[in-house]
Amino acid sequence: MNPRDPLGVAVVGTGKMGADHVRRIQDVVNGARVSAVVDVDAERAKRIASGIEGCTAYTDPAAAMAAADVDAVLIASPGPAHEAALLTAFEHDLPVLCEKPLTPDAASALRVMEAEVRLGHRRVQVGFMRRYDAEYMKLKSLLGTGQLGRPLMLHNRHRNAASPPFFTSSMLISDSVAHETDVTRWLLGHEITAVQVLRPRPSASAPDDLQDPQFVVFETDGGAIVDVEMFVNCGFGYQVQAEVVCERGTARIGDGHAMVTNMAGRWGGTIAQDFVERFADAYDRELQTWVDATRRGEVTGPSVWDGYAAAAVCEAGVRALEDGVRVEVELVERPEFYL
Ligand SMILES: NC(=O)c1ccc[n+]([C@@H]2O[C@H](COP(=O)([O-])OP(=O)(O)OC[C@H]3O[C@@H](n4cnc5c(N)ncnc54)[C@H](O)[C@@H]3O)[C@@H](O)[C@H]2O)c1
Ligand SMILES: O[C@H]1[C@H](O)[C@@H](O)[C@H](O)[C@@H](O)[C@H]1O
Repeated sequence: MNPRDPLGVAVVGTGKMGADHVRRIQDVVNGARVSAVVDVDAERAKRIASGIEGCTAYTDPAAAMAAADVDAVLIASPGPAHEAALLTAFEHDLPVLCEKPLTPDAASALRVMEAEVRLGHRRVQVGFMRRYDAEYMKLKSLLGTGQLGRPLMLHNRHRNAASPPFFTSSMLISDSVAHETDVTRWLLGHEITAVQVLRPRPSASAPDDLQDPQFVVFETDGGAIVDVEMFVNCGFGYQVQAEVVCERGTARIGDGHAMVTNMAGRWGGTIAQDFVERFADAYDRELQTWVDATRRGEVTGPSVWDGYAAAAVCEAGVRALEDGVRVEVELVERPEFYL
């Protein structure tokens, strides 16, 4: 790749997230262009490619990654397809931004980690975009000053307006609480050591057989207790909040409304309806950071180790949900490569 040319990105999976990332690379991010789109749905890939000059549609990720105009890969296919796409990207030694989850379970995440270690250099940034959200970044930097003292508890609320039809009770953990596993590890700098899942009575608005909401409790190796209210059919909007309780004070994010109006005897604001709206700035910052680092030949941001740790916590969480017991998280020793 000529350093003056834009980074040619292959986007694998062009559904809700992939299509939004295609738009972002083309219209928002500097220094990159979409040179390939890949989807098992050939019509969808063709439709998206047809709107972009110099973009080729593929149904096979391996064919796209072998193309001369592909310098990097953004994986936005469903979680179970990530391992194969990551291993193919490693064969071509291509830098990758992989949407969360890295993979849906710890064993497959470990295989990806071993393959990256064998490659000898980091290639993957995992799409835990909350690390790029302005409010979370402020909270992280406040905790870093030490002014509040040591964190003792972290309360999280994660609400979606409605779940997609394919959503299962275990996906509330593996697909959604996955974000709080990363937020907890990143904000507190602790590993999560045990998980419990309490089951409030299911909301009448949730589909039959979906255990929604769930109340998840993490213990950490730093002695903190973390709770997550996970509610994917709350009906009113998309809401993500976090409050850290420390020895000398507390800090809370997620209450912000862009605009408050006074009208007809009432005041108030609006609530985002989905993640694409709530985290738009975070996704923009995440992608720009990835493109800039890739162009410098570096890899920054959440690593495969972070993706593996999140997968291991979620796997323990799914067992805790199914068996109704406290489950300890077992992690392999962290390779020096990721220190
Ligand atoms: N960071 C976030 O906030 C966030 C938000 C939503 C989704 N996600 C993640 O993004 C990924 C995609 O989610 P989505 O909501 O866009 O799903 P989606 O179902 O809308 O889209 C997935 C697309 O991938 C295609 N696909 C399926 N298998 C494939 C394969 N093997 N190779 C290529 N394409 C394949 C499907 O045809 C579909 O077009 C998931 O990992 C999900 O967890 C992240
Ligand atoms: O895949 C999505 C995505 O990760 C969102 O950020 C989260 O709020 C949803 O619960 C999850 O289903």
